[in-house]
Amino acid sequence: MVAADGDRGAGVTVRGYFNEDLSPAELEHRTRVADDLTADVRRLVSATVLTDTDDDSVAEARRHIAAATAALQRRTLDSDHFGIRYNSDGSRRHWGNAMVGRRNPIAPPMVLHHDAERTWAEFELGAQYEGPGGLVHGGVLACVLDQVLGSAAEHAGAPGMTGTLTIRYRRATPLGPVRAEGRLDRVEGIKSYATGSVSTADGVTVEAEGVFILPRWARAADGDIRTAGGDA
Ligand SMILES: CCCCC/C=C\C/C=C\C/C=C\C/C=C\CCCC(=O)SCCNC(=O)CCNC(=O)[C@H](O)C(C)(C)COP(=O)(O)OP(=O)(O)OC[C@H]1O[C@@H](n2cnc3c(N)ncnc32)[C@H](O)[C@@H]1OP(=O)(O)O
Repeated sequence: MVAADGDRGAGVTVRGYFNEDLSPAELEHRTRVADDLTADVRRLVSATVLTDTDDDSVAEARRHIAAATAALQRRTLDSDHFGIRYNSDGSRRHWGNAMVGRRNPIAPPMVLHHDAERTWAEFELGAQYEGPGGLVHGGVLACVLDQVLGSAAEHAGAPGMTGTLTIRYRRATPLGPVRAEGRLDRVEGIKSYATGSVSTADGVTVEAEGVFILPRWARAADGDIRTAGGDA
């Protein structure tokens, strides 16, 4: 369905799409390995922000980190990005994505759920997402909303690149558990309009609206894009 990196068919060239057929057993295995590894690295990132240990312990940790990095680099992907990897049945892996990537420790991660109306995720934004003291960084919240609105549009069958994202920060968002939610409001040709919010137990803290535009390279392959399968 989707060719190797660079070839989108119809003379369209785009980076980042790889056809990589995995058997169900291989996919399950790689999923478990990825989830365990990224969970460990997320704990490491959090510990790095919050440690108050002595210099010798930091030096010891750095030696271990250097060894771990070398072990992971024994073999690496052929490309400088994970990209979006497709099975021929249309299932996809966005494992490098900054917000949802299961191979990306930068991602909180957001685990997205969908129903007929909306897309949502409930997750934790901890110490590594701090902006003002004790509060979530506004750019991180924009990133969260970009993802949940974009995914809502995509899941509703009208995907696009973010053209314009408008954010209104109504109240500060304390570090900790949050819920992000988005919905597709309407579609006008190649433009999808989505709205959404971030909330905590105390209510909505941020609202957003976004315009997502099916880019030129994708318009040629419209049929493919609108029938793409689910995420793994
Ligand atoms: C199987 C493959 C699937 C591929 C699907 C394609 C895309 C899907 C991508 C992701 C979806 C997946 C999951 C969603 C998850 C996460 C969300 C995160 C998404 C991102 O993180 S994404 C990165 C940040 N994003 C960019 O990196 C965009 C850079 N930019 C461009 O790629 C172009 O700039 C583009 C495509 C925006 C427009 O380019 P273009 O050539 O298609 O535009 P063109 O001139 O033809 O205008 C056509 C009509 O859009 C209006 N228009 C143009 N630009 C506008 C704008 N900025 N705002 C509002 N309206 C705009 C015009 O006014 C005209 O409107 P009208 O027809 O009414 O006159």
